[in-house]
Parts: sequence; structure tokens; C-alpha cells
Amino acid sequence: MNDRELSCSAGGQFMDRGRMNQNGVVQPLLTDLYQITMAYAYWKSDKTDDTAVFDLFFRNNPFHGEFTIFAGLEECLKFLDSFHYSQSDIEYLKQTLPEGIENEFFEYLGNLTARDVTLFAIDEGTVAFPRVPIIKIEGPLIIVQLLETTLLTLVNYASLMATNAARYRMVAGKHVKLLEFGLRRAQGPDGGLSASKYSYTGGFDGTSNVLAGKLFNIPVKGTHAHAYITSFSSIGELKTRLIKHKQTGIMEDLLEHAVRHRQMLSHVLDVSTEESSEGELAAMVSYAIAFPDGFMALVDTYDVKRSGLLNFSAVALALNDLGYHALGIRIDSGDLAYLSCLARETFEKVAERFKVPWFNKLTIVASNDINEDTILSLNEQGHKIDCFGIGTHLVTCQRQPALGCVYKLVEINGQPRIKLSQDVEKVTMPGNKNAYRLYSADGHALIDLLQKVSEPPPAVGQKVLCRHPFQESKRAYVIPSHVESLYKVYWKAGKICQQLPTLEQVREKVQISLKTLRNDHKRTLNPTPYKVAVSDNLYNFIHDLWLQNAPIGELS
Ligand SMILES: Nc1ncnc2c1ncn2[C@@H]1O[C@H](COP(=O)(O)OP(=O)(O)OP(=O)(O)O)[C@@H](O)[C@H]1O
Ligand SMILES: O=P(O)(O)OC[C@H]1O[C@H](OP(=O)(O)OP(=O)(O)O)[C@H](O)[C@@H]1O
Ligand SMILES: O=C(O)c1cccnc1
Ligand SMILES: [Mg+2]
Repeated sequence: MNDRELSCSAGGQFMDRGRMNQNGVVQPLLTDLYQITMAYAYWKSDKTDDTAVFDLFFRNNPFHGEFTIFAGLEECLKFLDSFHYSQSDIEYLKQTLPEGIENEFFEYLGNLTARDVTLFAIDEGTVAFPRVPIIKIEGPLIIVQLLETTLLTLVNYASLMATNAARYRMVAGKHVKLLEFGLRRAQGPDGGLSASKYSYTGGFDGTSNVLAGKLFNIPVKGTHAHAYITSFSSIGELKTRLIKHKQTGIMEDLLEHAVRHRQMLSHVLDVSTEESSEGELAAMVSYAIAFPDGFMALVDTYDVKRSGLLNFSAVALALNDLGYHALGIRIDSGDLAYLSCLARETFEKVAERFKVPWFNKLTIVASNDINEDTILSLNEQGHKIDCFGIGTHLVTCQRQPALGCVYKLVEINGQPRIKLSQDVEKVTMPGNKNAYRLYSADGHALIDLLQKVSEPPPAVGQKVLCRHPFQESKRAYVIPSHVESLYKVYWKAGKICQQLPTLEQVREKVQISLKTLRNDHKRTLNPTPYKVAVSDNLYNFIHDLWLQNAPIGELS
């Protein structure tokens, strides 16, 4: 067994494989069959020495937005680093590919690595735009072709997820905490792990996914489920009521304190103790005994107003008697604007009446099918939510379940290649290109400019003609105050060539990069498209090649 097989069979998908940790599922056979059949056909037609350039880019921003966050680069680099067909991969291919494939091809595959590939990319966590390649990859045609599907699967969902999360962060504002609760609803275990990782990249504060916490060093957070509350039906079921006073260390009866406070609270809050649930009280007392310093309770199991808030406040006051401060509540149904305001009012009343000012600061977590629109609507209505727990809509990217990154051949043996289409949007930008981001004096990104690699980069303070790639009349002169060359060489001669940022640093990069975008590009409703242009030189080059390649029709 080789390293990869060992790491998979050991039960964990992410095992330390020597140099770097990578999901064991990410391996050369995680691809479409046609990459390997093409590899054989290239090999048969003696194309092993051909060199190619491919661009990896998307054509449209997701979620009706005008920006995308690029994520997944580190995983692509790890994939290149470990790219190698194992003996069992080769055996499997021998059995699976059509008969008659020459044995030398399998020997060739067995020796294939990504050593001769060069990968250029924009930094992970940067905002990216349609048609500007986020990755550009050069090298032997066969190997760069073989990388297509795996690189796409590593970038597409990661970028979609990071973008989705960044959008939630934008609408929630920077002071509200965002927790990812989606594992149970994710597209399988791997989707769940990626969702946790890239929602953190995009700006979430933590996840309930424990394995993601361990693997990626993301804060893990959580409350409890309704099952905990409904597992108790009366206080008689409490097997233990005792808890150590935090300061004195003396054991005291938490239930007794809670029942006393509940009685007083029923007058202050105008809720009858008869109406509230005794089982809920018992559950909260027992949870508080287990986590006296981290008491956070679900208050909507029976009725937030008539039961949950009363029982929570009683238990929180009981904990306070014993030197502990509760953390807060979670509301998982009903009108979240109204109920969060009601909860805050309740806490303020209790804070004043019982002289516990910290009650004002209790955390209110809201969950239940929350999406971007719900948060926007809650903001309009006014709410007192401090933290959103978001699952389904976030991790499944329900509003748009896929980002359409593609991988297109743009040059072979130094000759440009163009893919024509009736749909102008789908015509590829031929040739080996560089990408620049031009900034205005106030630090905002103005335009992304693609040029042929042979052209000198745009210079600060000098007028540069920026042209729409396909509409002749759309052009503008730009005088940049700052020019950013977007590509760095990330992989060359079998090595990662940049110091890779930590997940935390990529997460910071997302926020820094988003700040360079004008607000009108970021607004949720009808955002202004960000401009992507080509140099005059590249424009002419594309259109000449287009004419050369487009067949001339005949009318008769
Ligand atoms: N004030 C609000 N404004 C807009 N949307 C809200 C508001 N409060 C809750 N929502 C959303 O409305 C939807 C309510 O869904 P649903 O009717 O399934 O919940 P519920 O009946 O309150 O809860 P459950 O069925 O879990 O008891 C959820 O998506 C929730 O996020
Ligand atoms: O709503 P989401 O954004 O997906 O967030 C996660 C949900 O998962 C949990 O309950 P679950 O949905 O399993 O049960 P419930 O529908 O009864 O609340 C939690 O209470 C949330 O409602
Ligand atoms: O910790 C929580 O509250 C949680 C975790 C996962 C799903 N729903 C809620
Ligand atoms: Mg739910």
C-alpha cells in the first residue's frame, strides 16, 4: 500500500501524509474518465512534448452578485504536490480503459508528476471577476489536461462557499456573530467539511462541525437541541441538583434557587408558572449543572414568552446566586425579530429588577432556515439578535448551488487557441495573458485588465486604454494610481513557491480585498458590474483570431 491508500484505509480522509495534510479523496483518479482517455489519445498521437496553457475562470458571479471570492488554492497546490498514480490506480485503469491500450502508456502514467507544471494564481481570499483567470497553468499538455476536473472541483465549491459566507457577513454587519450549523444538511461529509472551512474563510466566526474544528483549527461552537429539553418532563426526574458555589466551593441546590427565582420572575414578567413547562425547567437546571460557566439554553421548545424566557431567567439567576454568569439563549422558531426584541426586553427588566446588569448583555442566538434575505428583512424590522446560526441555506448555497468555473486551453506550443461560440459570453480569451487590477486614488479597484504576456505592465499615472473584450464601442482611458499585478507563481519545478497563508490570514484577506470594492459593486440589489477589460493589443489579437477561425457561411 502506498501513503495515500494507507491514509484512506486508516478511516480518516485527512491524514498526515508526510509533507502536507490533504483530504485523501483528492487524488489523480478523482477526475472524469475523459481526461484519461484524452491523455491516451494525446500520447498515441505523439503529443507528449507539447506544452499548453490553460485558464481557469468563471463567466458569471454567483448569487446575482458582482464579485466572487477565490478560494481553494492551497488544496490545488497540495494536489499538484502529491500528483502521482499509485500501482493500484494503474491496475484499475488497466482493467477499466478500453482494451488495446498499450502498456507503455501505463508506464508513462506511472511516472507522471506535476514537476514540469507552472501554476500562476491570484491570492486565495481575493475578490475575483468573470473572465479574469484565477489560475493559469502551463506545462506538458497531457498533464495539464489531466488536472482539469480535480482543480475545478477544488476551486468551484470552495469559492462559491467563501462568497456565500462573505455575503452573509456583509448583510449581518461586522458586530453580529455568524456560526455555521450546516453539517447535517450538507452535500455529504466532504461537502460538510468544505462548507465549514470555507464559510470560516468567508467571514463566519465558527462552526458546530467538530471535525472541521480539529482539522482546520476553526473555533467550534454550539448550544443544544430541542431533544435535550424534551428529554425531561418534570423536576422529579432530576437526579442531581447540586452544584459547587464558584467562590466558596460549597455544594448548593441549584433547583431550589431556580424555583424561588421563577416564582418572583412570574410577577415581574407577568407569566404564570402554571403555564410554563416544568420539564423545560428541569432540563435547563440539569444543563446548567453540566455547564455552569457556559449556560446557553434553547427557549422555543414550548413557548418563548410563556415558558422559555421565564425558565431561562430563573436558572440564570440561580447560577448568579452561585457565582456564575449564564451566556444566553437560542431561538429556533417563530418571528425572530419579535422574539429577539421580547427576549432583550425581558433581560433588561430582569437586569434592573434583580440588580444584575450583565443580564443586559446576554447573547441572543437565532437560527431556523436563515438566509441572506431573512437577515436583510430582520435588519429592516429591527431585532436584537447577536448571533445567527446558519445551516441549510449557507452550506447548500441554495440560492445558487454551483459556481461555473471552467478550464480552457488558450495556447499550445506558443500558438494561441480560441473556442468560438454563438454565445459571445462563451468565446474564450486566447493566448497567454497577464492580469492587472488598476486602482483609483481613493484606493478603490477600478477595473481588471488582461494583456498579452508580451506587453509591458500598465504604469502608475499613465493613461491606459481599457477595452470591453467583445463590444467595440465600449472603452475607456484609465490613469491608475496603483497597479496590482494579479498573478504570482505558486507552483514551479515541483515546488510551492510562495509562503502559503494560514486559514486565518486568508480570512483576513477576504475582508481586506472586499474593502477595495466600491459599495455599489457589493450591494445586494442590482449591484453595479465591476469592469473587466482587455488591452487594445489583446483586443485586436482576439478579434483577428476570431475572424481567422470563424468559418464564412454561404448563402444560396
Ligand atoms: N421576523 C422575520 N422576518 C422574516 N423572516 C423571518 C422572521 N422570523 C423568522 N423568519 C423566517 O421565517 C421562516 C419561518 O419558518 P417556519 O414557518 O418553518 O418556522 P416556524 O414555524 O417558526 O418554526 P418551526 O416550524 O421550526 O416550529 C424561517 O425561514 C425564518 O428564518
Ligand atoms: O435551519 P438551518 O439554517 O438549517 O440551521 C440548522 C438547524 O438545525 C437544527 O435543527 P433541525 O433543523 O435539525 O431541526 P428543526 O427543523 O426541528 O429545527 C437547528 O435547530 C437549526 O434549525
Ligand atoms: O449548536 C447548535 O445550536 C446547533 C448545531 C447544529 C445545528 N443546529 C444547531
Ligand atoms: Mg430547522
